[in-house]
Amino acid sequence: MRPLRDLRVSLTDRCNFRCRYCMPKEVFGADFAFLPHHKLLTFEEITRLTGLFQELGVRKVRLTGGEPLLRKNVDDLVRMLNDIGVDDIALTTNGSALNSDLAKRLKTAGLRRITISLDSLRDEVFMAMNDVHFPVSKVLAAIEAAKEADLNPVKINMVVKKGWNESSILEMADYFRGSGCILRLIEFMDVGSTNGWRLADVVTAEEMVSLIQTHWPIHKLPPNYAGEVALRYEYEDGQGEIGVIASVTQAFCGACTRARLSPEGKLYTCLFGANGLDLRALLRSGASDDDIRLAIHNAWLNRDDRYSELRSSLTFSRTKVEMSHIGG
Ligand SMILES: Nc1nc2c(ncn2[C@@H]2O[C@H](COP(=O)(O)OP(=O)(O)OP(=O)(O)O)[C@@H](O)[C@H]2O)c(=O)[nH]1
Ligand SMILES: C[S@@+](CC[C@H](N)C(=O)[O-])C[C@H]1O[C@@H](n2cnc3c(N)ncnc32)[C@H](O)[C@@H]1O
Ligand code: SF4
Ligand code: SF4
Repeated sequence: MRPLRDLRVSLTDRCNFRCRYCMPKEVFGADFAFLPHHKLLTFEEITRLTGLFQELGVRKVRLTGGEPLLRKNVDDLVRMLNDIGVDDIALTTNGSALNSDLAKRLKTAGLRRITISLDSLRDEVFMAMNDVHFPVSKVLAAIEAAKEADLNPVKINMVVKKGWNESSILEMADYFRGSGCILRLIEFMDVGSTNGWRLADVVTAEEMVSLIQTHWPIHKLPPNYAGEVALRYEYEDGQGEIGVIASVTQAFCGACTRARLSPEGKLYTCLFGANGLDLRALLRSGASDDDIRLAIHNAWLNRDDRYSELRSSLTFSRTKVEMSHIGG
């Protein structure tokens, strides 16, 4: 059995962006039925569940979404998780709501690390991808705010989709080299069932690494921990680190230690799952800690997920939970 180490908590299924590869407008339009507030886990419920996950081995919690910073007072949740002794609290955000004040509050509350998504330094490319005309400059300001609040090293997630932003890879690498930030180039994935994924739209990690190599020599670094998602590389001229996430072409299911909690409290044991175990029903029916811990333990024990390893023309057309619902 792969150990349970990493819990990803999606705080909301809502987002103010409509990234083409995640929440296409045609599907997530004005009439899309997002979860009503009373169905979301409260911060107290998330904290209670996290405590039980910790007892089962979890050491790292990543807050994600949708856009997690659309939830009010996320720093309160970070503080509550810190108070129950979570070693490593991280957050993934599109940066749109992250200003200096919030970055400092999150840091003071106990946030250790932050990942900010940015797909290009060119407004025309980035705006076409986020599909809500959100400008690059505001995300760059959020990155600076995170650095100033000492949420370092800030990681930058760039999803690369063929025909959209592969021409931005070198500019992004150049901008973030030597900045203290770690850029991660992500292969476009077939998450959910609505993003129109095609293998032909994937720029492979191998292609991205070769492109970087032709401009700045890099060599591989060992993983920071067993089962790390990103493959790490270091610039040979001392300008820091860059990573690639090759979930399509070099699946890493064999070392997958990640459980995911949806905003309404369902436990998914894979990013590509179709159904989750309803922990909110247990919580709200008065189940004891022992009962809930056992339910989580059993779900993990029975897990045989290895979606990325099995990916094929048959699997990618299956119905799966949306990335904006379960979190990245
Ligand atoms: N297929 C697959 N992709 C994943 C998984 N976990 C993360 N990813 C992808 O990798 C991206 C980066 O993950 P992040 O959430 O930034 O975090 P991370 O690399 O796990 O973070 P740290 O190593 O803790 O810094 C996600 O947005 C997903 O696109 C996984 O379990 N399976
Ligand atoms: C679902 S988002 C949630 C957090 C936040 N809204 C953000 O964008 O950072 C988490 C990560 O998933 C990545 N992502 C979304 N759709 C993806 C896809 N189809 N393939 C690969 N990564 C994807 C995003 O780029 C982001 O870095
Ligand atoms: S990737 Fe993040 S910012 Fe973009 S639509 Fe999905 S949840 Fe929103
Ligand atoms: S595809 Fe599923 S099992 Fe494989 S690494 Fe991702 S979350 Fe883990």
